[in-house]
Amino acid sequence: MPHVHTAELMDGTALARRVLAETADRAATLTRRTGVAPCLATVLVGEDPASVTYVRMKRARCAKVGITSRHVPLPATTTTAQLVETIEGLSRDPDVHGILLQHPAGPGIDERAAFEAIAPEKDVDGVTTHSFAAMSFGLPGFVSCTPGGIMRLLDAYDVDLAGKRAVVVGRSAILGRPVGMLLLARDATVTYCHSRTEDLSSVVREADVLVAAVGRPRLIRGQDIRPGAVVVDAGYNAGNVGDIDAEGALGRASLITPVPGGVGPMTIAVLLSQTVDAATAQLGLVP
Ligand SMILES: Nc1nc2c(c(=O)[nH]1)N[C@@H](CN(C=O)c1ccc(C(=O)N[C@@H](CCC(=O)O)C(=O)O)cc1)CN2
Repeated sequence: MPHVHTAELMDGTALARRVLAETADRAATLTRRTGVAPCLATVLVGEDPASVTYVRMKRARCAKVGITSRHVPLPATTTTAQLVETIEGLSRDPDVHGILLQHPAGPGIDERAAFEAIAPEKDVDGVTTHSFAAMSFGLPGFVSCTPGGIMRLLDAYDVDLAGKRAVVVGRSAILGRPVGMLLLARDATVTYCHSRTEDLSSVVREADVLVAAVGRPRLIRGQDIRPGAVVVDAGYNAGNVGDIDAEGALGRASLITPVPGGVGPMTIAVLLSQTVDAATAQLGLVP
């Protein structure tokens, strides 16, 4: 019988469970030593159903690990100026240690201006240019949560990145761009693909490490995966379908993140872990 190769799955659910358990321990120690629990402010503009679900998931997990969450729901009619003012207020509030502005913030909002209103020491979602610069230079700081989760998954599965060809499909501010920078900081040779890329398939076929971060269901065909490649599917699409044709990719990749259960759970685990880091620093304790 011919041997049918099947990629090993990178189990984000299991790794996230471990990160969250360690986060809960650190939150408990901090609360015992200072009398203050870490606090994450969640800012949600409008009522986009997916965003409502993600924020609910984040707050539920906060409660599980001993992080207080302060929810700030804003109407869809909120202006950029009002949103910036709200975030500046949270940045000044000593009771808030981390700030999350759920993306997308909605049509008509200058999301970059809103992200920049987050104080760098509270940027636990890793969305400010301050954090981006740290990620780009491999300096300590907060990482964007999905990119940070991807790097932790690659490390957990001992993926050697130095000298490898990494192809990132997508260039969004919170996902594609920063993950490319984190891969570059680890000495991968990084190529970004985007909507203007010509002959996407041929670039994808070069990838030793492929990160799909576009948000278009099954954009990447299995036949374009290089045999033995490490494949990270970071696409969030309705119905829990990734950006990669998983069935086709399974027969070619060496390692692959499933959807669901891959990158998604790590996003929230990194957010909460960084919230405890931020609280620890702001409460004057050494991590
Ligand atoms: N400010 C931010 N906005 C957004 C981010 C972000 O990191 N910061 N990421 C995405 C969405 N997102 C969190 O906000 C997110 C998406 C998916 C998951 C997840 O755990 N998915 C599960 C499946 C969930 C289900 O069963 O419905 C999985 O993949 O296993 C977590 C977080 C956009 N906005």
